Parts: sequence; structure tokens; C-alpha cells
Amino acid sequence: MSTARSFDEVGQEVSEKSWHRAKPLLSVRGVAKSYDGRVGCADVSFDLYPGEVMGIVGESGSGKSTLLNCLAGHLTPDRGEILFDSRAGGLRDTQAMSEPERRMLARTEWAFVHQNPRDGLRMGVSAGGNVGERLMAVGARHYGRIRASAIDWLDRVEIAADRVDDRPSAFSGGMQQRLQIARNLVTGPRLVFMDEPTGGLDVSVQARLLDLVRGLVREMGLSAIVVTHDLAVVRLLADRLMVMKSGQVIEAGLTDQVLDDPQHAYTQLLVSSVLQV
Ligand SMILES: Nc1ncnc2c1ncn2[C@@H]1O[C@H](COP(=O)(O)OP(=O)(O)OP(=O)(O)O)[C@@H](O)[C@H]1O
Repeated sequence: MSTARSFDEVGQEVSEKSWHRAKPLLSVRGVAKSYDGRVGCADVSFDLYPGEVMGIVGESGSGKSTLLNCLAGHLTPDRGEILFDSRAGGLRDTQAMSEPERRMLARTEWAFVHQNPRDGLRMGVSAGGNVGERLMAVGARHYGRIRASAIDWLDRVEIAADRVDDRPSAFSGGMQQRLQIARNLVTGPRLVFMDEPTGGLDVSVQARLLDLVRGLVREMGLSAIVVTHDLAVVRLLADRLMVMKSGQVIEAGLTDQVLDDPQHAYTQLLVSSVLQV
């Protein structure tokens, strides 16, 4: 059997190596998930590099959430492989991990920002408690330092220190979302999954939140996977983009390239429908 590779394969490998100069943080190969025969997502493969933000766009029902939940370990794919280059144990097959190992990964190296802050916050616990308990979950014990860290993180997400003892239910939607982000980032994760992070917010609140997220992602060198139906969100946040339709990735590439020169008719429709608004 010949082991020779085509010119394209070698060229792609060389250009990826020189472009990223790093090992992928997350490698996804052939991930598929169906619900009683209905396709959720099918045969999705990509690499995510350290410090890179990948956007996933597509219309409602195209499989974005199914894919994100498979990647984050909330759903078990029917097929495929998800490898994560963990700080603790090097390259790990996330599906082969035990449940406690996966929970530890989710607390330390991963974060998940839900569309609805209520799904990612403890509404009965103070703002400071929401942030501080994440530090306690990874071993912090000194009350003064935990509270100081919590106040520092509230400041980073533009929540005044005098709101530290208020419950999230006393916050606006935008503040709740910023608190959810603080709670997720306080432990210094490497990979953040975001499901429609600006969904359900007013346009002006969305813009401010996006600016904040973009600043934090850059400052912390985070890798992120952002699911959205809003092309403005990916334009601002994502380095690369995958477009999904009926569970399949139909187009992928650098965000500006895909949005400025969409190749697939469906992507062209998505882009032009936004331009007409
Ligand atoms: N729990 C479920 N049971 C059965 N079918 C499901 C379930 N969740 C999703 N699906 C189906 O899988 C397909 C993909 O849905 P998914 O929610 O992943 O899409 P999406 O792009 O995230 O949509 P939206 O933007 O509306 O959240 C759809 O046909 C949907 O009906």
C-alpha cells in the first residue's frame, strides 16, 4: 500500500503548522449524534488551536447546540472522537474519561456559558458566592482571598463591588450574563464553550457584552467555541467559522473569508439575509 500523500495534503499540513505553530487544544473527528433516527449533527471534524475562537453558525435546528453539547460532554455522541490536550494529563479522549475525571476537567480547564444566565448561575446565592464557590470547588479555602478574588472578578466584568452580596435575581439580564462569565472564568479555564452568549439581550447590552468577552478572551489567551445564529457575534469574536445546515458542516474557514466571500449557496443566503436587515 502506498503511503505517499497528495500535494494538497502535504501543503495543507505545512501551512497549518506554520500558521498555528502549536498542537491543537481540541481535536474533533467524525462526531455524530442522532435522536431516534433524526440527525442532530453528522460527521463533524475540526481542530481548535490554543487562543483560537471558533464560531458555529446556522439556522434553528441545524445542529449547533447538539454539537456543542457533545463537545462539552453534556451529550454522548453516537460516533466520533474528541481529544483534549489537558494541562493535567496531556492528550485525553474525553469520552474515555470517567465521570469524576470529566467533572474535574469541566471545573478546571473548561467553562460553559449558557444562553440563559439562570442555567449557569445559582440564583439563591450572592454574586460574590457565585464566583467564590468556583474557587472553593478547585481547592481555595482562605475566605478573605476568595472574597477579594470574587470582588476583583466582579470589577473585571463591570459589576460594582457594592453589589457583591446581592443575589443575581436583583440584577439585570446583562449583569446576570456578566456574572455568569465571571463565575466561569475565575478558575482560569483554557477552553470556553458559549451557547448564544448574547441571545435574549437588548442590542446595546449585547454590544457591551461582546466587547467585554472579546477583551477577556484576548487578555487570557482563551480558546472558545461560540454557537450563535447572529453573524455579528462571530464577526466580532471568532477567528474561524463553521456553517451548519441539517446537522452537517457545509462551509468552514477564516471568519472574514467565509462572511465576505461565502462559497455555499446556503451561506450566501445567511449573509445576504443579514445585510438586508
Ligand atoms: N432532545 C432532543 N430530542 C429529539 N430531537 C432533538 C433534541 N434536541 C435536538 N433535536 C433535533 O436535532 C436537530 C438539531 O437541533 P439543535 O438544537 O442541535 O439545533 P440548533 O442549531 O442548536 O437550533 P437552535 O438554534 O434552535 O437552538 C433538530 O432537528 C432538532 O429537532
